Amino acid sequence: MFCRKLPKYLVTLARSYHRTGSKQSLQASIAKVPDNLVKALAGIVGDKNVSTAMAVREQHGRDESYHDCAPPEVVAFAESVEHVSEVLKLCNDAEVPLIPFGSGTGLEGGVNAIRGGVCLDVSKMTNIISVHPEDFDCTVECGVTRNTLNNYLRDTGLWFPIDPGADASLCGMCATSASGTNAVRYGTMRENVMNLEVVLADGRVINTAGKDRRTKKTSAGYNLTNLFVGSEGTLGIITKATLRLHGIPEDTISAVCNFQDVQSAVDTTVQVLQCGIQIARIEFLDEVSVDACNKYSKLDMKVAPSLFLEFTGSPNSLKDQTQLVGDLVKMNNGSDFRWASDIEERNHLWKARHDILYACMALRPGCKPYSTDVCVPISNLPEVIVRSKEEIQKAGVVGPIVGHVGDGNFHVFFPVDQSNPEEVKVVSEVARKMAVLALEFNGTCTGEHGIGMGKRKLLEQEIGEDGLDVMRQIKATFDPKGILNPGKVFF
Ligand SMILES: Cc1cc2c(cc1C)N(C[C@H](O)[C@H](O)[C@H](O)COP(=O)(O)OP(=O)(O)OC[C@H]1O[C@@H](n3cnc4c(N)ncnc43)[C@H](O)[C@@H]1O)c1[nH]c(=O)[nH]c(=O)c1N2
Ligand SMILES: CC(C)CC(=O)C(=O)O
Ligand SMILES: [Mn+2]
Repeated sequence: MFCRKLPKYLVTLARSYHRTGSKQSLQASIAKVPDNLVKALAGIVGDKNVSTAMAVREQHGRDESYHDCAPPEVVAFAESVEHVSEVLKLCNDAEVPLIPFGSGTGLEGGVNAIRGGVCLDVSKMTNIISVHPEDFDCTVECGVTRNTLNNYLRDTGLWFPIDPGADASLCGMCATSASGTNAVRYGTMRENVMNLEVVLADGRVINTAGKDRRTKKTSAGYNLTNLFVGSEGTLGIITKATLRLHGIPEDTISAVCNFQDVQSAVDTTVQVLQCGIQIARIEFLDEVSVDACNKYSKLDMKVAPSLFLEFTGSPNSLKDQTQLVGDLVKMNNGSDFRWASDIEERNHLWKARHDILYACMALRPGCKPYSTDVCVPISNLPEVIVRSKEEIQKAGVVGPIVGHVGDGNFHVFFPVDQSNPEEVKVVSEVARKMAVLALEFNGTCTGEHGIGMGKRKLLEQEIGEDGLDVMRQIKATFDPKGILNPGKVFF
């Protein structure tokens, strides 16, 4: 039944799974990390950097998603690439699962140790190695977070704009191919990573674009950099990233406006982009999200489908952009255009947008967030959002919608009561239908959060059997013993 040579813990796992086909059997067959391996880990990273305490394990066994906590058996903290390399060699030789941990803000259960093993926390690797303002790039260690980098860059007039809301580690952001509200202007992690230092499963250290290379373009061989972007800890551990920087815009204005229906808000977005306006941010919130935002972030927006917008540039270009967008809003019967030009007001608005997860959770205290993440070609977006909303209403569940609509990407956050299996089932089914709808409209089941545990079945539907086989072959090349974050991306 098991055609490839599998590591011991996977053979046990697969046998018990095929015997009973149940979730319990998967959990029962989690391999134990032997005591001597824990000692060997301490020998590499030092006693203070190894913990088997339940509180530490639980803290590392979950992210911000609804997935049940699955604690690793031991947590090791790396302080250098040498630590990472030695720990990987150890786990690879012992055929023990190893799960990289950045800052635990993921939304797809990427860090959950569903097959036990060692969690390697890289948050102590926080050196900003170099900044080249004249070349618009920098190189950071894996534990540096985006806020830390942007605070450090403040005096250079540059910034790293990719903004997933949470203060995630930059290499965790590489690992999930993160984006967020600024992607419409600056792209995602994929467009902003120039080189990565990666430790492979057997402990070898590679630089995906060659050591110390930091060019804007390259045609040198396969694009290894982008193979690791979005690999979710399943191909190697990213220990350094060379990133593109951008100039801080001269001037910024934000605005909010609302519409009679979802369709008009999304139509406006599509027209803004079709007119070639270089908008900095354009975010959609449906009336349920606006209501949640008002209550949680003390705003007083009209409870209606709305757009949050941001314009950047010189004073003249701001005038042109805002005038044109104002006209488009009017054409779509939008109203209540409210401008925020001073920094405090703008920050309050965008903080409210970024806190939307917590605002929506506050609608049903005690629930966990189940979030969808479909992305479709922009021209298909209005229909997909409208039909998704119909599915939510038909199912009778709470499902606020927010979207990075300029990218064709939107989320429904279902605050779900995990103790109610019927409710979890209903929500999962609506989420699945939405993803299938997006696939029918030439889209993807995940624009920015990744596959993790929750979207593994959908990946097959999206990529197809042969495509998935090629992905498995790549995985087997980089990680022949299957130790790296097993059970993520694929079953
Ligand atoms: C309130 C809020 C709002 C948002 C988001 C989260 C939250 C809490 N996110 C999701 C999240 O911030 C995003 O997935 C980050 O990129 C995860 O970075 P962490 O460092 O937290 O990785 P985390 O530790 O959660 O790990 C995520 C995955 O990457 C792997 N990994 C981590 N570090 C690694 C490394 N150095 N090498 C290899 N693998 C590694 C892990 O094994 C795991 O599979 C998001 N995202 C987004 O794209 N757009 C958005 O709008 C938002 N919004
Ligand atoms: C859906 C989320 C929980 C977070 C996110 O991606 C966002 O707020 O845009
Ligand atoms: Mn998002």
